[in-house]
Amino acid sequence: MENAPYAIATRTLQRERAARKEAESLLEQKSRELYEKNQFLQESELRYRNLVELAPDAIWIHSEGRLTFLNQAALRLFGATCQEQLLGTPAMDRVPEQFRSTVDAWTSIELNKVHQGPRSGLQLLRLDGTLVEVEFYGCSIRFNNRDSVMHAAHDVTERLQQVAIRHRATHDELTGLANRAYLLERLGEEIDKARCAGTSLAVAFVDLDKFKQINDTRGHAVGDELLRVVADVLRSCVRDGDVVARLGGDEFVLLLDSSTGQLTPAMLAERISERLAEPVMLAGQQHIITGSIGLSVYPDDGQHPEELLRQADIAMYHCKGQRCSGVQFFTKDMQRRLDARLTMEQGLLRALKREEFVLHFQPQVDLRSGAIIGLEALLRWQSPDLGLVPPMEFIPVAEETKLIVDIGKWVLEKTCATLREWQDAGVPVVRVAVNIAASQFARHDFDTTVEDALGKHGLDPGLLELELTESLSMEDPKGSIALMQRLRAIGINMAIDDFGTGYSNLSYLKRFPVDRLKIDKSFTSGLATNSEDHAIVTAVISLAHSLGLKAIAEGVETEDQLQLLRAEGCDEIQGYYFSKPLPEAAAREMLLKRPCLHC
Ligand SMILES: Nc1nc2c(ncn2[C@@H]2O[C@@H]3COP(=O)(O)O[C@H]4[C@@H](O)[C@H](n5cnc6c(=O)[nH]c(N)nc65)O[C@@H]4COP(=O)(O)O[C@H]3[C@H]2O)c(=O)[nH]1
Repeated sequence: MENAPYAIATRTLQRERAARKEAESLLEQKSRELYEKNQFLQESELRYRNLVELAPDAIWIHSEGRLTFLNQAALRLFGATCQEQLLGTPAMDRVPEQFRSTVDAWTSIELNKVHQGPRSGLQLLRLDGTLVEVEFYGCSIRFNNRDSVMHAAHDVTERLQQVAIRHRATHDELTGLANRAYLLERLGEEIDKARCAGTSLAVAFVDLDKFKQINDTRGHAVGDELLRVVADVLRSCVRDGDVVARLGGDEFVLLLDSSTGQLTPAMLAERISERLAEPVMLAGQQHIITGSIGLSVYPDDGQHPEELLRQADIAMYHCKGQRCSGVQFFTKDMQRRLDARLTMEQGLLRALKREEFVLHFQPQVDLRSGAIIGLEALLRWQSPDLGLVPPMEFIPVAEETKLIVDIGKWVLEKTCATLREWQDAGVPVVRVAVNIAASQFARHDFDTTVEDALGKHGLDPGLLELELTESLSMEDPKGSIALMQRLRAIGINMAIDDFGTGYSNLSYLKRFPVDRLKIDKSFTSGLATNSEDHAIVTAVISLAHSLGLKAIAEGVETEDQLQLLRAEGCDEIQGYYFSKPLPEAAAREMLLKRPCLHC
């Protein structure tokens, strides 16, 4: 029989041994698990630490307002060379004064919202005091057993610089509106969209009517202010995102697509016209600005950006010329007229090269003696295609394109050459009057051009008279007076042409060193039938005489007109009554025969 106590003790011991073994193995398993977990945690910690350390974005942590951690990117962002420069310093030191309340607010609101999107428009302060543009994130974390805040920031300086460069390249600096390049780019895109959608699109070209006047009289600063005001007005007429551009000067363009709600492009243009006409204050003075608006429409008028823009421009010019209500659609007829003008321009250029111009001469007669005392040289274009073209058909085109400067030079040269030829041939020459266009007279060396032409042919300056129009001499009265004085000093005669049809400031007129006033033929033609014309003719003659000048009436066609002019004391006449303008050979013949008004 087994010793009972011994047996009990043995079993207990065995149980204890087994339990310990089990406990030991459990402990061993637990400790292995713990080790593995620890290992995992350490790896994870290392992984995250590496991730944070190597992250391209700046990451920093602050606890109780002081920096406790910064990654390498944060050191670079703040311009530090080592952690010690920043650790322990107040985190807010890195935020410029003006952003501190914003950062405070974001931090308190969003600490727990880890997945918030970035905040942009923030700048941080580098150690050297310079600013860096960032996108900014924030969240709360536990760090070193303390409640902390982690911030991350992405340097967007370069990106913003790129955006700024692109903006500068595509926008007008003064008004912030799109520029021509951007307008054409967007117009191309909008045309593509409209083509796909089968919709239409309008281009509105806006030009201010009084910009030059305001700029000249009130200075460039006020002119600039006006352009900014107009830019705001135009922006307010369309939706955000619609293209409003300034091409330069006072030229603006809007793209109006067909999705502009209930408003048609014509209605929108009318609205723009009305808003522009509202009074504006510029540097303390009220101004009423009006604009001329030209419209072209895709696809009816054109398919390409440049084409539509040009057509809207043509329509705008047409509107300006017609002094229409302010809005004008492009029409095919405008294009035809423009093409004809272009053909004329090219024709004039050719005419100059191929010597297709000729001069006709119309005599001027002294009313008292009846003798020819002068001739007016009148330009004709002997075109191989168009025949003899009268000046009114081509002089306006020549003036607009400034070709008149070269043509006018030719007229001067040809007049002097003809006078020389006549003199050499023993023809008893008289003074010859030449018409001078505004752009010729505007050139500061005009007197030299005239002197050269006279000098080249060895002519007496007294044989030449220059006919200037009233408006031409009034454009810059002081400059005109100085130029006229130089011409007068050379010994040249001067007359004011078409007197009474333009605007004359009489106090300036008194100072113009001119010899005669030419009464416009529109007054002469009404002399015998219209009492107002009669009154004007009488007034011009008496004004000329009171200024010590001679009066010459042009366009005299009838005996009645002649008698009335004589009765009013007019000095000289010119007109079909005595002779039409004559070709050079006929004019020479006439000078040789010397017909007299009374004979
Ligand atoms: N109905 C009527 N007309 C008469 C009579 N007598 C003369 N005329 C016309 O009246 C115009 C007078 O010249 P303008 O007033 O200087 O007006 C000139 C002048 O402004 C301009 N022009 C002519 N030649 C030149 C030039 O060489 N240079 C410049 N810049 N303009 C010129 O063209 C305008 C028209 O010249 P034209 O056609 O030659 O027309 C001329 C002449 O032929 C008349 O009794 N009845």
